[in-house]
Amino acid sequence: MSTRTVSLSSLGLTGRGGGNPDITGIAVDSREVRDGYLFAAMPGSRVHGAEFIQYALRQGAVAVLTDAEGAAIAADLMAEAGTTVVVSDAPREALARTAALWFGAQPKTMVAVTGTNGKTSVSTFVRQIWIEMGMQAVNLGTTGVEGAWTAPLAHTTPEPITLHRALSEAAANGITHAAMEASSHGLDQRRLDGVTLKAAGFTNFTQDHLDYHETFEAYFDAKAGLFARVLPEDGTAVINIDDPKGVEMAAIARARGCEVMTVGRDAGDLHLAAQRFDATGQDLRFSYRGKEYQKRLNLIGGFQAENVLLACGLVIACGADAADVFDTLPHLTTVRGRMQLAATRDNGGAVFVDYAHTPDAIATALQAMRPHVMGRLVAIVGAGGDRDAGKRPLMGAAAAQHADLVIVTDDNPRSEDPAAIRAAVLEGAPEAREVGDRAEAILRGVDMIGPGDALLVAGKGHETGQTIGDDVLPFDDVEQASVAVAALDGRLA
Ligand SMILES: CC(=O)N[C@H]1[C@@H](OP(=O)(O)OP(=O)(O)OC[C@H]2O[C@@H](n3ccc(=O)[nH]c3=O)[C@H](O)[C@@H]2O)O[C@H](CO)[C@@H](O)[C@@H]1O[C@H](C)C(=O)N[C@@H](C)C(=O)N[C@H](CCC(=O)O)C(=O)O
Ligand SMILES: Nc1ncnc2c1ncn2[C@@H]1O[C@H](COP(=O)(O)OP(=O)(O)OP(=O)(O)O)[C@@H](O)[C@H]1O
Ligand SMILES: N[C@H](CCC[C@H](N)C(=O)O)C(=O)O
Ligand SMILES: [Mg+2]
Repeated sequence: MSTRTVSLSSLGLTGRGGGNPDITGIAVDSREVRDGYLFAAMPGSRVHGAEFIQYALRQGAVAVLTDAEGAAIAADLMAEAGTTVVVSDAPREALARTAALWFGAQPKTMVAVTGTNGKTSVSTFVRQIWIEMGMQAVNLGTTGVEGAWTAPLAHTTPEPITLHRALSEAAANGITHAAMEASSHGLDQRRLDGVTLKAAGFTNFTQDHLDYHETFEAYFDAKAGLFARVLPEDGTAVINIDDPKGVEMAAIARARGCEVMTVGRDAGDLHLAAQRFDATGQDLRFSYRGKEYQKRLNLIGGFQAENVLLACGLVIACGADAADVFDTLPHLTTVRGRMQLAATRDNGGAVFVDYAHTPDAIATALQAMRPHVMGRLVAIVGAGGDRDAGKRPLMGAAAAQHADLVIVTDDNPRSEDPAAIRAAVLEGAPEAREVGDRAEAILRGVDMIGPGDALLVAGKGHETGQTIGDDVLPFDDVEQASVAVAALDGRLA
């Protein structure tokens, strides 16, 4: 716990009426406020944080950062306590900038990646490339902080206080390079507006999170914020232009004077010309600004080449020599839970675990497996509770279209009725089998695969729990796949 004290004004904040108290910390949740803290009372999706100002004051808050609505909610309380009130019409942005100033250091070279799918993969590859090139690097996102320094994270893009605490601790531990994920929630809530970026990447844009954003336009606008606002004008946008939305993102970045590097199969500064697949990976032929390269990639799935080239683009945009960057490709390894070979049956049938949890990701993952698989493709899919309900039948349909056999099972039903979620997925995959219990579904799926076949267990990737109601039961797809293979092949002791 920091014992540092800093005046409110040195955090770039001006109190109403000129108050300038010394601040000993910042918190966005009243329960985390301590003596001398600045409490950031943010407008919430359920309740206004200002409703908790009385608790924050009781905990010792001396200043409150909020919007006009928040200031009105607790005006009397704050006047009575002599609290310094900072009113902002962009309170989340103000919080992000305050957190950046409070925590100070961040790794010198930072990039962020947005897009519906591929953020974790690209930021992990960026980190792997940097480490191969001798840098002290981390990636931050869905899988926590990973690389030369590690820490758990509860969110893909954590709120600013958690984010800047992690960045300053990483910097203090010698980390000079960081690649982070910019989730649409994170961008919408300005969580990364205090981060200084050298480059920003865009993977693709398809359906997810409509429960939160409501419309595709709002979802797009949230993602576009990375290029319209967060990336500085002297930064570089690295964009997948095979996606029509990438073309729009590039235009947004260019209009602000940012440099744009395009990546694509049809065209692009970094142009993927050809891929040849085999059982353990692929050989790539690509060009960068007119020069041709051929490299081995020990990764399954055509889309991983797109992710890897986007990662290369980001590293080059930060100043690395292109040829040195491309030399690292044969050393890149599977991202945990992304097209990960989890187990192989004695008969040769392979079990892959992948984090595909959107219609597009399921289609992409299954299509990506085809060239590596001689026989049948079996898919296990399920959709999460308390998340975008519209994607459920589409996830079922994507599985039905691209796999030979489909099993529909549970994937974090959370507060919802698991059978109702499965029914929605089954609307898109009427021929599929329904096996609610995920361990049993995996056992049945593994039982179905013979020589040359493959099973894709989609949806949970690196996750280690199954959330049912408020309980998180230990569950790991990779582990369950191994157990199922061992049981069916008689390898259990
Ligand atoms: C929907 C959403 O994004 N919610 C975020 C939002 O909370 P909220 O607006 O719903 O908060 P609220 O419950 O209405 O409360 C309002 C305010 O009161 C405060 N409060 C609340 C209770 C209390 O006792 N005291 C107190 O001070 C809260 O801290 C909050 O600031 O602001 C909070 C503080 O900044 C975030 O922690 C919270 O993230 C929640 C935990 C969350 O689960 N977010 C998920 C959906 C998310 O962000 N996911 C993306 C991943 C997306 C992907 O899959 O790509 C992510 O980046 O992780
Ligand atoms: N470039 C891509 N195009 C389409 N699908 C992809 C791509 N990259 C990854 N995927 C699919 O999306 C899944 C999730 O990948 P990844 O975790 O990298 O995405 P993400 O954007 O970080 O997801 P989240 O929103 O959960 O943070 C993968 O398991 C794979 O099935
Ligand atoms: N970041 C995503 C992960 C979904 C993973 C899937 N297993 C699920 O629970 O739906 C989300 O929270 O929507
Ligand atoms: Mg992610």
